[in-house]
Parts: sequence; structure tokens; C-alpha cells
Amino acid sequence: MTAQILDGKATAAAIKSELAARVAALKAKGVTPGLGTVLVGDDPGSRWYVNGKHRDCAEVGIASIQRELPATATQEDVENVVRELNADPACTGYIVQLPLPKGLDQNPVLELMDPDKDADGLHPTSLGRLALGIEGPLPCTPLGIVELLRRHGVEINGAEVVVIGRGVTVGRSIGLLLTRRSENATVTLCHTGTRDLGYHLRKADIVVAAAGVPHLVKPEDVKPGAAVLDVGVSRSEGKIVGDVHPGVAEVAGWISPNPGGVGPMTRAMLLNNIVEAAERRAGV
Ligand SMILES: Nc1nc(=O)c2c([nH]1)NC[C@@H]1CN(c3ccc(C(=O)N[C@@H](CCC(=O)O)C(=O)O)cc3)C=[N+]21
Repeated sequence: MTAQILDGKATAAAIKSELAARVAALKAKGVTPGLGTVLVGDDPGSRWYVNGKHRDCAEVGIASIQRELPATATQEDVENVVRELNADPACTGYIVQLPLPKGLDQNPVLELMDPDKDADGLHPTSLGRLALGIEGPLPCTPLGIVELLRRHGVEINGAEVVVIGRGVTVGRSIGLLLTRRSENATVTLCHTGTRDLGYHLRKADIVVAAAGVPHLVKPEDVKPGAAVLDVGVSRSEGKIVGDVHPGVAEVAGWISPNPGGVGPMTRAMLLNNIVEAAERRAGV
């Protein structure tokens, strides 16, 4: 058996064309959604990601607001940019590209953000709202995973989901999303302290691998027919190496390629959060 592909690139393209139509409708009402990015320092990887986000915005008609600070910026400098974007009516939502350069403290910066302008869905208020079931921006990678499964007809309702990794961007937050009544999955969160990962994996209908450990998920541990999402990003000789061993494609029913799987979906969901915030504010 060879797994079917959870094609994130094609799915993200379909979502972007739907978002473009919603942006056009907002513009007809006199509202132009705007995404802000705050980039501090000159890490080439971070710059590449941020540029990608602005390219995505251009594709769907969202305005771009780019703020850049040198690596020598002080905590106060960064916080002032956050205050400025909070006050800017053209900015529907924004992200502060992480990680910040050494010497800067990211938590006070994130807490200073207006939670209603949180495009990543990772502000303490956004995570609190998700836990409490209050509407608001949702974390982009978990949301992208749900959309990717849904649009390929993979059943989430009642599924046994095993998540590997307890990072806030994926592992910590996806359980909150998948155990809502609307998704209705059973979620097990595994991490480096899990004694027998294989034991959990072998019963999983859906595996979300977000540990950042190359080829951690082995074919012998995957239940035949399971859906496997590879979120891991490690680099070896310039190439992306995911958390899922290539042999898993012979056992799984569904597999997300990496690159071309969850990454493009994460970016599409960032745009989705901006459009939804603009619609919420315009009363659509
Ligand atoms: N405040 C903040 N929000 C973020 O969302 C955020 C961040 N900081 N810091 C860095 C990480 C990383 N991240 C990625 C998103 C998409 C791809 C993506 O689309 N990757 C492509 C290609 C990648 C390649 O070829 O290098 C793919 O998977 O197909 C990758 C990485 C968002 N991040």
C-alpha cells in the first residue's frame, strides 16, 4: 500500500483563492485587510519566511505592513513598534517573527500585542480563548492541519490522535483544537519524556509529528492506513528532513509531504486569521 498525499501546496492554493474572494468582498465594503510583520535582526531564514508572507498577501489582496529593526535594537525599540502596530488602523493583525535576536525577551513583546491583532493565534489571550471556547484567532499550524485533513476527507470525529512534541506552536495547542466538540478527537500528547512512543503510535488513526527529531516516526510503529502529518523541520546538507521516516509512506493511508505539506497550510492560515479578523471587525 502506498499512502495518499495530503497535498498542502495545492490545498493552500485553493484556500488562498477562496480568501481572495472574501478580501474582494471586504474591499467592496471599503475595508482593506492588512498584515503587519515585525522582523528584528538579519537572520536570512527569518527574512525569507517574512518575505514569503508578504508574497502570500499580495496574492490574495491583503495589504502588507513591513517593519524591520536592526539586530542592535533594544527591547524598548521593539516594544515601540508593537505599540505602533496596535494603534495603526490599517493593520488588521500582525506577527512578530520569532525567535528574536539574543538579548531580547520575547514574552513581554508578545504580551504587549493587542490580542485582537494576533495573527499567529499564539498570544496568551488567544490560547486562553481557545481553552475557554471563545471565538478568536487560532494557532496557524494546528488550524492548517485540521483543514488539510478535512479537505482530504480524513475522519477526525472519534479518531485517536497521537501528537509528538509539546511546543506551544503545534503540540501544546493542537490538542485544544482537536478536542473541541466540533472536531471531537481523542488526543494523546507525547514528548521526550514518553516512555514507550511506539505503544502510543501503534493505536493512532492520526499522527502529528512535531518533535523536530529527524525520522522519529518509523514504519513499524505506524498503524496501517493511518494519516501521518510531518511537521518536523530539521536541516541536513541544506535539505529539509522531517520527523517521519520515508518508509512510513508504505504503511500509512495518508501522508503529508515535507516540504509541501503542513508548511504552506500554516501560511494560508495566517492569511485566514487576517481575513477573519477583518470580517469580525466589519461585522460580516
Ligand atoms: N511569529 C512567528 N510565526 C510563525 O508562523 C513562524 C515564526 N514566527 N518563526 C519561524 C516559523 C517557521 N514557519 C514556517 C512556515 C511555513 C513554512 C513553509 O511554508 N515551508 C515550505 C517550504 C520550506 C523550505 O523549502 O524551506 C514547505 O513546507 O513546503 C516554513 C516555516 C513559521 N514560523
